[in-house]
Amino acid sequence: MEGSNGKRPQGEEEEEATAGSIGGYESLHRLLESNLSPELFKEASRLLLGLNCGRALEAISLPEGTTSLAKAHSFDVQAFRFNADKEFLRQPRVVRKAIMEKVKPMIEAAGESGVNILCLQEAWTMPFAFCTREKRWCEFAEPVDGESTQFLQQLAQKYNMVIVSPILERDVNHGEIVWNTAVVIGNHGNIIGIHRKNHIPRVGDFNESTYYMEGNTGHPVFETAYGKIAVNICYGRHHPLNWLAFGLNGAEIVLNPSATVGELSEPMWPIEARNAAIANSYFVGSINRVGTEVFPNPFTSGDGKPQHADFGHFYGSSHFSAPDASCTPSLSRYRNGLMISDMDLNLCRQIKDKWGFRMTARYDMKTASMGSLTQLVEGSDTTGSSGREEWYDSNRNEDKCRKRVNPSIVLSSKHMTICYLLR
Ligand SMILES: NC(=O)NCCC(=O)O
Repeated sequence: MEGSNGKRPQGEEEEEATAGSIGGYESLHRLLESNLSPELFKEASRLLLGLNCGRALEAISLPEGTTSLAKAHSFDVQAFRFNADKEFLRQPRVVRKAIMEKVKPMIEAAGESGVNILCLQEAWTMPFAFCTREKRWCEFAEPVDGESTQFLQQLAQKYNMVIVSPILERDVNHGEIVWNTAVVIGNHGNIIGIHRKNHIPRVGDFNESTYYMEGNTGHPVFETAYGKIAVNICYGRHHPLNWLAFGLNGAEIVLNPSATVGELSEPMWPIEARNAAIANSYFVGSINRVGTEVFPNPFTSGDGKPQHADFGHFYGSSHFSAPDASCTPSLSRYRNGLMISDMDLNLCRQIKDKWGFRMTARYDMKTASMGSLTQLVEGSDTTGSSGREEWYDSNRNEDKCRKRVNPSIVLSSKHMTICYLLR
């Protein structure tokens, strides 16, 4: 790990500080930076991170308040700007957005930096105890308008910031059903809407179906004061059609709050998000938990491994990907972090016009194959058109929750809802 002077700590101090590091470095990017010549590092970065408008991504200098908060609370802070080409008719639509992994001082640091949209990690209010299958952890589930939402509503209002808060939700109005939910809080402190995780993992230690149900909210896109955003919660990132549906519904930024561990998914992490940003012409914010959480009682997972008491290392590495295939470096692999990025949302349409992925997609040809597959595997209707309570604030013109999928792609797939402009 690099200390504040850029040097790695020595001896015992090093061992403790570098658990979860990559050979002692915060991230792959830092490892390369420290070990390659400046010319080679520039070339490696060009290939690994791509170029934005033909140039290396621009780093942003942050206010003193932000950097001193990061120092005082020992979290990694990095900031970059995604540009778009200048247009004749539209002004740049630059949104400042943050990924964060631990709360108040980091939200304050984001606020100090003028962040517009901020997203926390999956189930940020609790240990990621879904490996244990012990029901006691359900205690952390709370209503959409519960304690954590109220806490964030104040901060959203104070900093004029949209906050996406992924929690374990207890649906108190519908038989106390538990969901894995992202609450979208508007910049006035209002609740714009919610999205419930569409796909539940059943892999390795991720025994999450013990705790919550497959979501029933479809693929909503939330029109906030700063842009159209959607939330694709963790394991949903392995499903390309999930990303597609958010894109078809008009998302400009899709956030992927996650909790995943190195042994399982680290090689997939940077690829899936980046591919989704490219394939769907929107920005992706990838947010992962960081550190190792040890539980009181050992557990097994049906994969033949001896019993153990931790999930393994949550590798952090939060970052942003852009529709033009550029991306930021990643935050630390083992320290809390705040990644800030200015993104000109005009880039989304510019890339659509350039590459025409939607126009050339030929969905009609593919839905036939999907139709036969869905007849085989579909069980229940998870489209979300269930008449359940909708969380959105109809009094605010700038905040709308849209659930819509281009009807031309819907044949027999029940996962795709035809449902225009819910508001
Ligand atoms: N939280 C969660 O869905 N984790 C699943 C593991 C993964 O998708 O990498």
